[in-house]
Amino acid sequence: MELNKIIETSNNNITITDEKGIILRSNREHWAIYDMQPDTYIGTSVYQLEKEGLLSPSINAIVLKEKKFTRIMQHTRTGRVVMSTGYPLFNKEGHLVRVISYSQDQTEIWKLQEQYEELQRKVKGYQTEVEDLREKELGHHSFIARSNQTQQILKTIQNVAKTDATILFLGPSGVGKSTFARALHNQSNRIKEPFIEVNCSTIPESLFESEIFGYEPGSFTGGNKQGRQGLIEQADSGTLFLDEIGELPLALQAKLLKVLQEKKIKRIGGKKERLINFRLIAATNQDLEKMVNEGKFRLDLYYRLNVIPIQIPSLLERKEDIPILIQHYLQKTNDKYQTLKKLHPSTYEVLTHYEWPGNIRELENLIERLILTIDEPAIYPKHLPLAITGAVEQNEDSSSFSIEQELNGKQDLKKTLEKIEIQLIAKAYKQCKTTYEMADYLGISQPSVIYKLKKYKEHL
Ligand SMILES: Nc1ncnc2c1ncn2[C@@H]1O[C@H](COP(=O)(O)OP(=O)(O)OP(=O)(O)O)[C@@H](O)[C@H]1O
Repeated sequence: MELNKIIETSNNNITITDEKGIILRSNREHWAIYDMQPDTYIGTSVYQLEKEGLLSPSINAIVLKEKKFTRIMQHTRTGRVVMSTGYPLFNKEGHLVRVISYSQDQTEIWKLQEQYEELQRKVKGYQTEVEDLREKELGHHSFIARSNQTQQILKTIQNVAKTDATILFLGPSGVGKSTFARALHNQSNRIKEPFIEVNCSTIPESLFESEIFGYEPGSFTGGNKQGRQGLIEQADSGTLFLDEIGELPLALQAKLLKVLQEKKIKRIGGKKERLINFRLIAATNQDLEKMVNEGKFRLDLYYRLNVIPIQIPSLLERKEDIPILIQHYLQKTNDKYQTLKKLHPSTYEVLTHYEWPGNIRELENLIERLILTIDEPAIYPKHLPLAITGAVEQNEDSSSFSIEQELNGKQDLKKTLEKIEIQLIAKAYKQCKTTYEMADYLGISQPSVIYKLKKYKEHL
């Protein structure tokens, strides 16, 4: 009587079978999940129910076979997921006489679990995407620093990053001033705070104040009705990076100097002054000292910015970085467009000897353009813009002068040609992986390559 009540009122489906698998007791309502009418199960064999496909499999049948505690997950005909646990009961002689099983509908938990796992997968995907974007934006993984000069700059950045000193990056266009500025912010204590980049050359003079200082509602014709936070305010607690500072008109230089000194801003149309805490980094490709002498740049602003100047050399001054930058951008662009383009060794040779007046930006853009516009799998010198091949040829022409010098002024054609040949063979030998590649590079047959390698072996 009590046992019946316990079984009837249990939240779990309790089923007791005898040693033959005949259901002796069970609670009624739970059978609905198996798509079975109440009252039809008592006295029925679990083997029969299995045969009819109503239980697949039956936990009691498994325990009868295994004779030990067992737990399984069942998928019912009604699409439910049920966790069933079965226990064997033995008599004094050790014979299995009963099986008690508990079944619990886990469909909702199962669904939640699946949703949770799906969400976890999505979050992981988004995380990777965000990390990728962040890395790209911060230039982390793509930071090439092979030459001593770049290594030295990185060291200096490391030394000054944790201070609040103002840094002025100097150097020609496209050398990586903005990239270094970000790297510096990333190594500073402000890394979690905003890095606000202001390109002083692109903000129109008429909008400069509203962009920099922000404005209160209604104070500015054509402005946002709610007013707007200025760039300096956005940099609060973080880093304010003033790029192309040399482009700032004199009138605005005075206004900027005031805010840099006081670190206070008042929005246009506002009454309240706000204290802003930011670290200042500036960059320019202009000669600020010369501009000061010419009266184009304020001396006081120059002093304010020129606390720790860091000069970034052009690629021409750090040639060691060129080959690795070429390889890096080739790989990066191939990954970006899912291509497998290669540079023929002779193209690589031309590119490593080019002076790159537009520096890393020019190199990056050229490689992207080549990968996108050349249909062939390998990029040859004939695919390069004339400006590049022409410039490199001219350089090489001037270097041939040294051969003449080496020959002490004697015009010995045979020796001169031999010297040039040795130089070319040595170059090809260094750059090519096989004699076939060398033959292609030099425009001669492969047996000729073998012959010449033998002939000049002591020069290689
Ligand atoms: N060390 C480096 N390794 C790899 N890529 C770099 C490196 N430095 C800069 N770059 C890349 O070169 C390009 C130009 O860099 P950046 O914009 O920082 O130059 P910049 O000196 O600030 O140019 P500008 O004076 O025109 O503003 C960017 O695409 C940047 O990712």
